[in-house]
Amino acid sequence: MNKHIKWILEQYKAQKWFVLIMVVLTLLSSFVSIAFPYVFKEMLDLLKDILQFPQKYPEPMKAVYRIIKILFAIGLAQLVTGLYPGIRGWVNMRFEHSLRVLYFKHILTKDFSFFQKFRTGDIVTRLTDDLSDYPRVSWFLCSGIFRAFNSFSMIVFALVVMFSINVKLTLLSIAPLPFMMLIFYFTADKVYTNYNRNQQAISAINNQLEMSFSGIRIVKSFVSEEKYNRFFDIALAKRFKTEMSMVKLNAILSLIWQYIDYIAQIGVILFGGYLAVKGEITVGTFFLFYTYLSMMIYPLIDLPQLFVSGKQAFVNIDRLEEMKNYPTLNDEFKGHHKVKEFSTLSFENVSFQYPDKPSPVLKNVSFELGRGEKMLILGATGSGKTTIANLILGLLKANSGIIKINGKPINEIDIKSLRNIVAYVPQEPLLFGGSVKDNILFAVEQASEKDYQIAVKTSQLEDEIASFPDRDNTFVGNRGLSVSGGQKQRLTIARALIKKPQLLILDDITASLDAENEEKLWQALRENYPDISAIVISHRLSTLHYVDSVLFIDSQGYAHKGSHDYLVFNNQEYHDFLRDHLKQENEK
Ligand SMILES: Nc1ncnc2c1ncn2[C@@H]1O[C@H](COP(=O)(O)OP(=O)(O)OP(=O)(O)O)[C@@H](O)[C@H]1O
Repeated sequence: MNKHIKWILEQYKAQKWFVLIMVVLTLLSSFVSIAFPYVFKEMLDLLKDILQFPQKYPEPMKAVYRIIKILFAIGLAQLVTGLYPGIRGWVNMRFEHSLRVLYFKHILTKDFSFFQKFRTGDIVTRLTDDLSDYPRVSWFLCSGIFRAFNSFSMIVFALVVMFSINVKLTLLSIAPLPFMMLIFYFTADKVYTNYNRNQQAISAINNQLEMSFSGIRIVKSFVSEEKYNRFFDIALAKRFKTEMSMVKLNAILSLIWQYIDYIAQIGVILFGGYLAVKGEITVGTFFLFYTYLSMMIYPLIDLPQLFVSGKQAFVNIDRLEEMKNYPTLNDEFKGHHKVKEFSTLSFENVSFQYPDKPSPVLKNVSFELGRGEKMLILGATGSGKTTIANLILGLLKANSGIIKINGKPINEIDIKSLRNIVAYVPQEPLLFGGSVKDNILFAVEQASEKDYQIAVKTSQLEDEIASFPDRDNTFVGNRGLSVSGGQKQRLTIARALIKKPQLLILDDITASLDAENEEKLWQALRENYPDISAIVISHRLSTLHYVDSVLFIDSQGYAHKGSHDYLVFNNQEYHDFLRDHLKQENEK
């Protein structure tokens, strides 16, 4: 089965009751629309008959009343189907909502490589623009398809009636259909390509906007406003071009449909009129054909147009599915073993290479971290320290070697249970829109006031929060713009600690703490979280005072673990690294 049809059927299955209601309402609406002129025709013919042959109708008003009653019933039914377009709009919105939730859920399961491939603006475009309004996919799923179904069923009902009355006149009425299909067949690919280009241009604009506004401080500090204006102009010009080529093609196509149909209408008027004059059809029948044809103009134009919007919706479906099907590491971490208590972490000959890099970052890395142990990872910039943290969290997967938690290979472990006992403080702290407290409590369903206060105190935030205008109810802005870089990072430390993690990973938090605060942090950590194991990535040598061991990554990507004293005396590169580092620190 065609992949788009399969996709549509899946969505219908998920909303089966609404789809069923739509089918019933559509058929009812088509039936009523077609029945009304038919009853009218019957009335015309009856009136003509009564006038021509009064002797056949001893009580003529009885027959007229019967028809008027039927007309009333159909009129009432038309009231119900009057609501039909509104109900279609409502079901469109249901599809839009459920699809957005569905794809958002999938995106949350993705890893780094996904976010490297899809820029934020692009993802936002796919989740918003691709999903809503005419002729996007959720519109197509209900209004698009059911309008086509409505048009189609009206045409079928009308044809059944027309064929049963006069075959020749009916054939003349539907003569334009094959031409329309042929034109659609030859233009479908062009429609798809144009529309795809346009959606890509919209994504490019949104990426541009996201980059400019999220990096507004950098834009301003480098006085790059003009440059960004130029970039934006270029992106807009591209969209204008793609949009125009779509508009042009759509305008030409709808003009063609209209002309084909007008010609058919003229043909029916001439031929139908001729048959009526000759007496081969009644006046009622001529009225019926003429009414049906003018009723069918819209569905006849609409049907091929809906094929066009279908092609466009298929682009949206492909763009959404491309995100959903992008491979994620979670597909590879499917273990079921749940970790509750952390006892050991070990790397056994682990090597890792980023796909787009010529050589591995880490080579045969082996080390073990025990419960309660605090280990500092040292190494030059870009030596692979953050990569180790990402491997532990299952955000990256080793190319060779085994990572074990409590002696179990990481791919046998339920990765969520592992992430529940580990807390990671990233190098680049990210705050969400909300209060200080919201941000700290982000990682937990609920926490006691005592745990909250301990996390705040340990992160050395207590005094600062007390100085905020609304204390911990102070709003920190969408990306935490109203707090300093250091405060931001300490907030993310508190967010990590409130989880009461058993393994804490601090990735280069030196920017947020001066030497005095760093000492206080370690002291508080030992007091308040005595059993916690920690991996600290740091460029500051003073951190050596607070840890039990060091993992040094050398310039070749090999790792060496030991106490600081051991490494100083047994590893020349470590010795030289510290010496150079100390020199740099003293020069600052
Ligand atoms: N997603 C990625 N794709 C490709 N290469 C990457 C990716 N992330 C990191 N790298 C590269 O891998 C190497 C190690 O990066 P990593 O961030 O682990 O280093 P680091 O030791 O933490 O650096 P720093 O001290 O600057 O924080 C670097 O050369 C970096 O450019």
